[in-house]
Amino acid sequence: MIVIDSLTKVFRTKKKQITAVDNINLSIAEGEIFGVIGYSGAGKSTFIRLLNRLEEPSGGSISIGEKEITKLSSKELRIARQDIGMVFQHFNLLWSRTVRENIAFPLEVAGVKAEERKRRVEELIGLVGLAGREDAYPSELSGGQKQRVGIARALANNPKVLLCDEATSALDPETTNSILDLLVRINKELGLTIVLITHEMQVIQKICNRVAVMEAGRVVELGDVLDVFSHPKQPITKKFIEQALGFEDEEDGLSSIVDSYKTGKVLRLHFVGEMANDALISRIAKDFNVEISIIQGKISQTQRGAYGTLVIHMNGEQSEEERALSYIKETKAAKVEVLRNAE
Ligand SMILES: Nc1ncnc2c1ncn2[C@@H]1O[C@H](COP(=O)(O)OP(=O)(O)OP(=O)(O)O)[C@@H](O)[C@H]1O
Repeated sequence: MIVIDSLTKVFRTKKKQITAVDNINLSIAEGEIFGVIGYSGAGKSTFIRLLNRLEEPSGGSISIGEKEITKLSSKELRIARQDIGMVFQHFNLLWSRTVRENIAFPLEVAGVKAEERKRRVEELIGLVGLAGREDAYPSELSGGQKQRVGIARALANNPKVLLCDEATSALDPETTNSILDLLVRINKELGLTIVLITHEMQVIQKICNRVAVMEAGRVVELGDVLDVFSHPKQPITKKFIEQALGFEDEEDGLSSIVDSYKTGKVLRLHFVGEMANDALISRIAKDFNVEISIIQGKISQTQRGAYGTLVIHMNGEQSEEERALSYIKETKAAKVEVLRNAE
């Protein structure tokens, strides 16, 4: 759906020049939810704004569907943009217009007739869950409701691609979740391709299929979300994952807990994808004469399955513990690490 080739953007100011986007090459498939993550200044906003030419590239090309966006005249671009909806962090609503009138606005611009416009607006209001708020003004809405208007407006002309520029960054965690659920639903129901930028790994984890990690204008890591989460390569990616899972804090307390066990084994189990759904713990407890207690655990869901770790204490006869350990290794239900092996 989207092919990006050698995309570069250089800002030139009087004093210096900044390469905000530095030779990015990417292909994004139809129907995919693709996330770009990076810290402030990494070039994410510039990147997403280049996709619909809110920013003009300094070099490289972008194709969306059949169209090479970077070659279009300004008139052609205006038409092509109807296929590319955009959702903004600060909503960008028209404050003197009601919800209904805000959603109708892009339809008016596209020259849609009044009757069809009315029908489409009602349909969109239902789709984004704003029934009952049609006549409210933006100032009367919560942040989540404002973003629902922003999403409805972006979808008005049936775009093929939806660009989300930090769409949930101004929202509290609960509202963020409801907006992310809405994005997943419209992705599935409408088959829409979604490209989003964020600085929050939780957003990537919850809804994206693939992720690109950006640093200093470059894509430094790219892959399936579950693969990147389970085998991050770059230090920056590891930092983002720690931020999402909160590992750092937990490691602190863990070593003293592990040391406090004077018998049995302390194991760390790493689950990925399908494996995490296995009822491994209950099977060990049932089939082996060992007692299991869970010390610490963190299992997270992504769009392609779960991943995470579980730290357990296993206590029993030495030989029975060894049998259970071999069993875990053989089933490949989880990768296992022995943190403590006490007699
Ligand atoms: N119009 C501009 N003129 C000059 N420099 C710019 C302009 N827009 C962005 N930059 C610079 O380009 C770099 C990337 O900025 P960009 O806003 O794309 O990053 P970001 O990852 O989206 O960060 P943030 O989340 O803080 O917006 C920064 O160094 C920024 O200062």
